[in-house]
Amino acid sequence: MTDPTRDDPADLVIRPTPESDAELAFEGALRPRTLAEFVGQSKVRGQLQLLLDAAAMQSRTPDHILLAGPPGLGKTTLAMIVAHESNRPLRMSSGPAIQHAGDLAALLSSLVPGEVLFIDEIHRMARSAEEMLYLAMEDFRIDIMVGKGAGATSIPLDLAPFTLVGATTRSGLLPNPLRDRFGFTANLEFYDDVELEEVLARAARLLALDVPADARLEIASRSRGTPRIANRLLRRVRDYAIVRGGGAGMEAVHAALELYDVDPIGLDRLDRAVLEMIVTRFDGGPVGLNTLAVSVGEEAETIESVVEPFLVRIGMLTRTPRGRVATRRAWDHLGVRRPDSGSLFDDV
Ligand SMILES: Nc1ncnc2c1ncn2[C@@H]1O[C@H](COP(=O)(O)OP(=O)(O)OP(=O)(O)O)[C@@H](O)[C@H]1O
Ligand SMILES: [Mg+2]
Repeated sequence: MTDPTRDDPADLVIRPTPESDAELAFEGALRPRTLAEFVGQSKVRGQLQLLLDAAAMQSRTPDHILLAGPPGLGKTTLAMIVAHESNRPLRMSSGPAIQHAGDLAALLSSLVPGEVLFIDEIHRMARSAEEMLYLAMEDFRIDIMVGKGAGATSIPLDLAPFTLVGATTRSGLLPNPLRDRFGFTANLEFYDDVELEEVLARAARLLALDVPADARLEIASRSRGTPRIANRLLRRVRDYAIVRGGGAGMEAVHAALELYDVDPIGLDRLDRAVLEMIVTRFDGGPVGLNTLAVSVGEEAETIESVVEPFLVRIGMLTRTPRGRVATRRAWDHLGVRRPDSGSLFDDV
């Protein structure tokens, strides 16, 4: 049996990101392995625990699980924990790697009984594969089409029972029939500062780095509610402490975060670019997503799934049917005066 906790199985498809191998290895090293080690999301943890316990008591494979939420909140980590906690092997794939029904058929037919199949970015799977997945999830069976035209026949193929864990940053893009076939959907929320401080305390301990509580809290409050960002900022603070000496205290935190353009409330360069564009070029909005994306030189999908959820959550941006609007808080944060004569935006 394969080790369910392995971090880089051969078929793990990692989406291209600007992160280096070292960053990915660092991320892997800090991943909690058990539900008890997983910080925050107490509701989701309780729900998952019950689902796994019930399956274990009945000696059956756990129901399919959908993990939804912005990047870096712990979806991949939870998928690994599900396999680890239920002592099952884990197979990792991703939507972009499944571009034909045949890709999925090959994957499904090679699963061993009880295996956990993780499909990251499941909203990016090919439509033909999605349809095959419906039957596979429901009946552990697929129909394989052989031949073309009038002579085409479908051959049913029984599969080993498995648990599908899907992850998505865009649950709205999943077709309803697919969404409905998951026994449980976990919507991951942004973390509060106290939870992120705990994530950082754990990471600092694993890195044997002495970071005082006030410095941890400062990093936490500038991490956009996201454990991945908290860990990454900690790494920059550690770099700073190593190079400059003087420890990883408040001073190192301030200096390192300033160097990397993390502003006092944790907004990064792209967050600020989006807000500045709406405020200065579009008079506060409303502006359509695509226009906004082109103006800041980013993909619309990145703006929508990476930038906006946090700006909405902290009340700096609203999404209206006519487009995105910067709120009063955003103007204030950027230090730009709003035109006050009969302003259209007074009530946002
Ligand atoms: N609840 C948590 N407690 C402790 N660490 C966490 C938690 N959630 C995430 N992390 C840390 O944050 C990092 C990113 O988490 P993960 O890769 O699971 O995010 P993700 O939701 O899969 O992101 P993406 O959508 O980009 O794939 C992990 O390396 C892990 O160390
Ligand atoms: Mg992930």
